[in-house]
Amino acid sequence: MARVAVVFHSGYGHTKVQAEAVHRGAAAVAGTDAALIDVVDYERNWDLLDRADAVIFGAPTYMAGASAPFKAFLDATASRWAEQRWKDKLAAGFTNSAGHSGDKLSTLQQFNLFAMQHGMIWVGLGLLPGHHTSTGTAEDLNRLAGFLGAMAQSNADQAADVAPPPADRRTAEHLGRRVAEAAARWRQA
Ligand SMILES: Cc1cc2nc3c(=O)[nH]c(=O)nc-3n(C[C@H](O)[C@H](O)[C@H](O)COP(=O)(O)O)c2cc1C
Repeated sequence: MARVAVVFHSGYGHTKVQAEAVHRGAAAVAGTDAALIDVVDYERNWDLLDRADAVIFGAPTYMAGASAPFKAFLDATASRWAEQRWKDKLAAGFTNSAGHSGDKLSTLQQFNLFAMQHGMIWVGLGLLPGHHTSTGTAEDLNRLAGFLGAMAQSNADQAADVAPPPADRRTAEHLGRRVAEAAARWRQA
């Protein structure tokens, strides 16, 4: 049984929708024990995180980086970093912001470097870019053309029932599935 933990923050619900999609994708892979952890509860979930084969980090992009509550969680892993307790776990990331760019690559890079500090093994999105040709559309998987992780965009004037849009939810599901499949292979190795 491969264990995948999805840990996320969401101030207004949009990134929660994305996190749920990541979790759904992971849980759909047979033999996966997938947990969804709201970062406000991280102190009660160290055991789940420590036992996970893969941890997927997700936060909204606020001021060109991960939101403050999520950064507080990242900082709280410092004792685990000192012992390299998460070394050789798989890691991946996702983020959501109002802008189509919105500088959200910076958030994924932050998660990637964090994982590298922990000695984790990064799993990227593994999709070709969508919506980048004359025949592409906003319905394309990976419409925001990310590589490092799953990106989503939520219009600032829309609530989480419609934003982020379906293509970004499917992209998030893909990331969850991909990490769960990688975790199953990683456990066998
Ligand atoms: C404090 C703050 C800072 C933000 N900074 C950015 C930003 O740098 N780039 C961007 O595109 N959107 C930015 N936004 C918009 C959010 O990323 C966007 O509304 C997102 O959908 C919020 O997700 P949530 O509902 O999960 O909190 C910011 C929002 C807030 C509240």
